[in-house]
Amino acid sequence: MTGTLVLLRHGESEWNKANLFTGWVDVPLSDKGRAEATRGGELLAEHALLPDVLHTSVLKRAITTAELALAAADRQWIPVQRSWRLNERHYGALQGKDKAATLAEYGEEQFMVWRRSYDTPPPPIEAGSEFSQDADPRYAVLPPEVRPATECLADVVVRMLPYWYDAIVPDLRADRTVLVAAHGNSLRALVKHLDGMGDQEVVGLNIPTGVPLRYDLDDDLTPLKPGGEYLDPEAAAEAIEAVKNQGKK
Ligand SMILES: O=C(O)[C@@H](CO)OP(=O)(O)O
Repeated sequence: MTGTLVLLRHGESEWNKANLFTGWVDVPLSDKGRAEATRGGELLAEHALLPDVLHTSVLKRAITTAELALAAADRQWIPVQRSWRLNERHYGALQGKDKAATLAEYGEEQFMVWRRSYDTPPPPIEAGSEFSQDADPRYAVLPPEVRPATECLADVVVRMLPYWYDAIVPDLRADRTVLVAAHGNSLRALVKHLDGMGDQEVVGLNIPTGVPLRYDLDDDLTPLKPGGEYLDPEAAAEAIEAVKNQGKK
């Protein structure tokens, strides 16, 4: 067996609360999201699942979630690496748009294709527009052909996997407990890969905010228990329903 992997989606963000498509827009956690992150850290401590190393995206909702969770578990001192490859899926022209208004305008079928289909990206974001990241210094080192203007989940799998194999797997092979603090759709991409889910199967997968998901992996990186284990299954089930129903209220 290799080390233990703990996946943590950030707590509720201000834009989750406001029901807006977020993607690469760097929004902060809501008060509820901060509480969820702290609770996530308490769960880690209660289960004696203490991370040795942290990997996050470069977005503050994941960074702050990890900080609050690690503070609650008294593990703020562990080493950290961050990568844009763990970012949320780029939501293209939908970034900043209201989910309920988008659902009303385009209908449920199109809305769900954009939210959950494996290989249909939303329309690309216009360069220089209000919610594009063109001028964001954190991406300045990336060559233009790597910087997305929109992404489907298949694109996220392709850009996330090099980081998984090059940065996260070596920590697992060194028998560390590895915390990955990231996003609904980047974690869907990782879970799809870990569990060998099909392109259709992943459509129904939703990741709850703030509830740690534990995976113990075999030597060939296959989960010992498919789907892993949420440290608080009840809270996870409730939060999964909330994610599913976004846009409908
Ligand atoms: O808006 C987003 O970036 C994501 C995650 O919050 O939303 P969805 O669950 O609709 O993919």
